[in-house]
Amino acid sequence: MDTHSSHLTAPNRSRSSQSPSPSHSSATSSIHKRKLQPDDHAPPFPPSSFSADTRDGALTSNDDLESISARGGGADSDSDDDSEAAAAAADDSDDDSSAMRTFTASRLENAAATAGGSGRSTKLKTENLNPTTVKIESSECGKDGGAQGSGTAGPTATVVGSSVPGIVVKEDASKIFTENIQTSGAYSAREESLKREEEAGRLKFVCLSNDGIDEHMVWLIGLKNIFARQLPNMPKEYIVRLVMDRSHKSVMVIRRNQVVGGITYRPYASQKFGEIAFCAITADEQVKGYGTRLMNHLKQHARDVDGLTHFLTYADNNAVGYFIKQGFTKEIHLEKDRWQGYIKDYDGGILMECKIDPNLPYTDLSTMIRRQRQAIDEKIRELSNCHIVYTGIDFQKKEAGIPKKTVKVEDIPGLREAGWTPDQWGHSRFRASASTDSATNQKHLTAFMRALIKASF
Ligand SMILES: CC(=O)SCCNC(=O)CCNC(=O)[C@H](O)C(C)(C)COP(=O)(O)OP(=O)(O)OC[C@H]1O[C@@H](n2cnc3c(N)ncnc32)[C@H](O)[C@@H]1OP(=O)(O)O
Repeated sequence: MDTHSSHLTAPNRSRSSQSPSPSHSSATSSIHKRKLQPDDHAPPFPPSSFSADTRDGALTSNDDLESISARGGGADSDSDDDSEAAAAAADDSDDDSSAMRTFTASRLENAAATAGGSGRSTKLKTENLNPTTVKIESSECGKDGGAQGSGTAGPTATVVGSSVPGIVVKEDASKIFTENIQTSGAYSAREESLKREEEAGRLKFVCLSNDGIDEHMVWLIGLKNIFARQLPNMPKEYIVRLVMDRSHKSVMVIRRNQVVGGITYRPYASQKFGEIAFCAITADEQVKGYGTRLMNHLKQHARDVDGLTHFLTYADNNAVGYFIKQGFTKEIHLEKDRWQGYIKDYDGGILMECKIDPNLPYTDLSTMIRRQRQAIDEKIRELSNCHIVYTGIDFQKKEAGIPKKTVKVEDIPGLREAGWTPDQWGHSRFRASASTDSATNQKHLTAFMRALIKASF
């Protein structure tokens, strides 16, 4: 169980600087936000080492991050957050005794039965004293991180999907997202537009972890800041630790060299599942399809590179709708022994699962959908001529409302071609009633419509 000990601890600190989601305002309501679960259990390591671990880890991370931010030229408008996080971590030392590191019950039991509290404490402390160089993290990455290259070398960044690097000066977002909505449906339209942006090099999706490369570190800090704003009930120290933890990976959306959002997850290669720790898109770019495309890139990468078959996450109550649209379910089908004791519990969240399809072209779903539409359309054309559009009927009326000329039903263009014949049951019945007075006519019409409704059920 030692391999899972890099879930790091942070004090449960609420934060007031919260950016509301433009169209899902409730998504940022703190009432429904998931929080690190208060630990009712005894901590798995002594409070003293726990305190040192929390403070040192946060400070180390933030010290590193600040210097990186400075070198990186302030790619992130939220760079204040880093120093704030570091200061907060120091200020929060009083809270350390109440800091929460939550494990599932079975995880606690397993830990006690195998490694014992002190073993975990030592390991956690070691990891956090120097999270960027501890070997055990790398070897763990080799074990659980799947195809990460060698265990000791830092994980390398992967450009996910097909994208060409490049910088765009100006773009018309509304055009991108709406131009082909008529022909392909909203989902496909957004996916296709974003795919085109990727192909043009204006947008890219990368998957990387803490590898010490300046540009990657700047992006990770940008992502950390987005998480801190969008997940206000998550302690910032906890966010920075997981984002910077080398057993976690982050798939990010990068536009004009700026992070738009991302997903941080931990692949458990031996268990073939991944745990999504954080997922967020920056406030003014939400509900434009980035979240969906991000998830599609994540699934493709997790399947093809990490060898995963499932994802699990504790979704915020308010984000459940988003996760459902990404194929997550509240029913957990994954066998418990594959995940129990591995993932972290959160308050106010719902455990959700997503099975990764072994064959779906996740980053090119829109092409697949377009081809399927095309195939169905061709089949319909084979079986019917409903695609033929006839010229309209001349219904010019005189002043009294009487048509200039009576149009016989059988003369309506296309009706016979569609298979209609005058002796058809519905037509004959209605014609029979049409010759009587208006009250009877109405009665017959009502009866006819009732019969129609009945027949359609
Ligand atoms: C494990 C966790 O981290 S849980 C916390 C999740 N993160 C948050 O709640 C932070 C705030 N929210 C966000 O950052 C973003 O809104 C995300 C990540 C939830 C979604 O990203 P977006 O780019 O907005 O998603 P995208 O535009 O692809 O929308 C996909 C669909 O989900 C819907 N959707 C997006 N957010 C939500 C939500 N919070 N609740 C319900 N539905 C949502 C969209 O309306 C869209 O529906 P449609 O396809 O029928 O039009």
